[in-house]
Amino acid sequence: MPRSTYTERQILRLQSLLYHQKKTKVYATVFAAAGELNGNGNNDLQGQTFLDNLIVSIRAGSGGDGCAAFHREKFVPFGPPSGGNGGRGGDVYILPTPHLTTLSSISKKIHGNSGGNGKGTWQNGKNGEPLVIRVPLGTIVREIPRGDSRRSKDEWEAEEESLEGMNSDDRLKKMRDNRWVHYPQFGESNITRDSFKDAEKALYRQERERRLARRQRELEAPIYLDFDKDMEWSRPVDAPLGARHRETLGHLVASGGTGGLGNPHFLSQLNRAPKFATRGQPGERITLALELKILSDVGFVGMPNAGKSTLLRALTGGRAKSEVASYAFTTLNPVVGIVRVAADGTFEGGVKEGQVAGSMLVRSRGTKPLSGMRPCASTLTAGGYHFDLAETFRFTIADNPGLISDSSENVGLGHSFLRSMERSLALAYIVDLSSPAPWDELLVLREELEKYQPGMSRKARIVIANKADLLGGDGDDAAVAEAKAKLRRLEEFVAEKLVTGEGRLLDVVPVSAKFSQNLTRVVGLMKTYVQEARDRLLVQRPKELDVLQPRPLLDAPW
Ligand SMILES: Nc1nc2c(ncn2[C@@H]2O[C@H](COP(=O)(O)OP(=O)(O)OP(=O)(O)O)[C@@H](O)[C@H]2O)c(=O)[nH]1
Ligand SMILES: [Mg+2]
Repeated sequence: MPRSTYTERQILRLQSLLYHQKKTKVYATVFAAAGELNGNGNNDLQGQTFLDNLIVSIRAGSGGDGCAAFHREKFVPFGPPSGGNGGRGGDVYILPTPHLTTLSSISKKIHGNSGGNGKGTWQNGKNGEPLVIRVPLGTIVREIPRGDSRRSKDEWEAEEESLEGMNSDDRLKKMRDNRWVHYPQFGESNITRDSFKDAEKALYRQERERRLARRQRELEAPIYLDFDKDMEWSRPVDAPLGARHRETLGHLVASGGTGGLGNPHFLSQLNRAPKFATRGQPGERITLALELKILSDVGFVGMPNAGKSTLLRALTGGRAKSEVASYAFTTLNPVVGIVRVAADGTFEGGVKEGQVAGSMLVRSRGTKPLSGMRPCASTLTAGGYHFDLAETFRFTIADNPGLISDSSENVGLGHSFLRSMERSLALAYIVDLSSPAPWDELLVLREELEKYQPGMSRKARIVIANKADLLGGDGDDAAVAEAKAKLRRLEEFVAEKLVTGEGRLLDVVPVSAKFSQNLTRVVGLMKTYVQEARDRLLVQRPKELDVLQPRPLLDAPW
């Protein structure tokens, strides 16, 4: 559909929708869709839209500072050192959750909770609470390696940056300030004492070891998590009776800094009254790339209004809540639904012949479905059993927003959802058979897929000719013949112009999503595509299916 064909009403609807979202940037997208801007629709909808790529800088909580204090009591003039240790900084975890579908709720900078400072009378600081970053299931988490410009500085590099341009005395002073707490007015004298110098040396040595260990860890086991499944968790078997049931925090990605040591720690034969304590260590800083792969088995590819969402609803028995309306761009983000298939080929939500209001409507309006269409049989509660017992196979379908000419160049709703299509095992074209030239739609769709990623259109296996109920007029022979001729023309066009990756012809199936006509056939075909694609995946990349296996960084696993 060329851009100029959007009606004023459709554009108004988009504009009012976006006005309510108060996202000015989005207007660029709207006007691009309306043909008023060219090409550069900005699709950063700031939390409103589907976000599938994000770089997050994470800083775990810093440890609390140790305290330099002495016990004071009546008649005890020189009490022992009594400064408490600082609390540990809060760790940062990452946890997959099925309740999220986009990365847009995750902030780009995440700071863990700091530990509390130690206090006098041996009071240790409180540990920082752990922080859990929730990401949608299907997220891949990768650590950005050193040398990559997107990576933010680690704790040592950040310190070095803050010291830039200082002379060596100032540097030393600042570094000491970052590491030590002195008893009031003893700062100057402390640094001249041997016990302090020894402690300082030991501290730097530990720091070097930590830094080395970190580098080694980054090289040998960079963080790579592939959240395909919800995390399983169970209570330890030895948990005491009545212990609280704690949910899993997920995967530790950045450890909080250790708390500083109070001055009692530095008590020795030579120094009976240590007047210094250490500060808490900064929390680990890492940069992660989050990538959301909507890994659906079948991805819908179609122009706006072709009936993709209606079809998804029909195939999932209405469980997939994809919005349906008669204007373009109803679906703004990909929606994934599950199709459950029984051994006899029926699927959950399929409707029994004569039961659905739609098929009666078809008749009452006098329009007849094309010959070759069969109503689906319902197995939802057929014979008194629930579908759970009947299900033998299931697959997922992603209903994507409408693709228009130049979507691959970020026009319209852009190409963020083209990534979802890219990650589907098989693609299904949905065209509106009642439109004057459905074959033209197919060409645009194929071209957009190819422009986005050459070779991608070869994943398409089926052309679903929707809205077939609108053809055939009042059931008179001439109208039915005309409808059949149109379908034949579409089939010929597909046979001539489109092939799958294996050089096979695409299936062409007329359906009516609205009235659930001929959907069992569609489900049967999709099941075969999915089985084939899954088998291929198992043969080619058995490791790809491993969950949570740390693997070396790859540029793109797809
Ligand atoms: N008569 C008839 N109308 C249909 C059929 N399928 C969908 N429609 C209608 O077509 C319109 C668009 O349907 P949607 O499912 O929202 O279309 P879509 O492809 O998801 O559209 P976008 O989300 O905007 O890309 C709605 O008014 C549906 O009721 C069908 O099989 N027959
Ligand atoms: Mg839709």
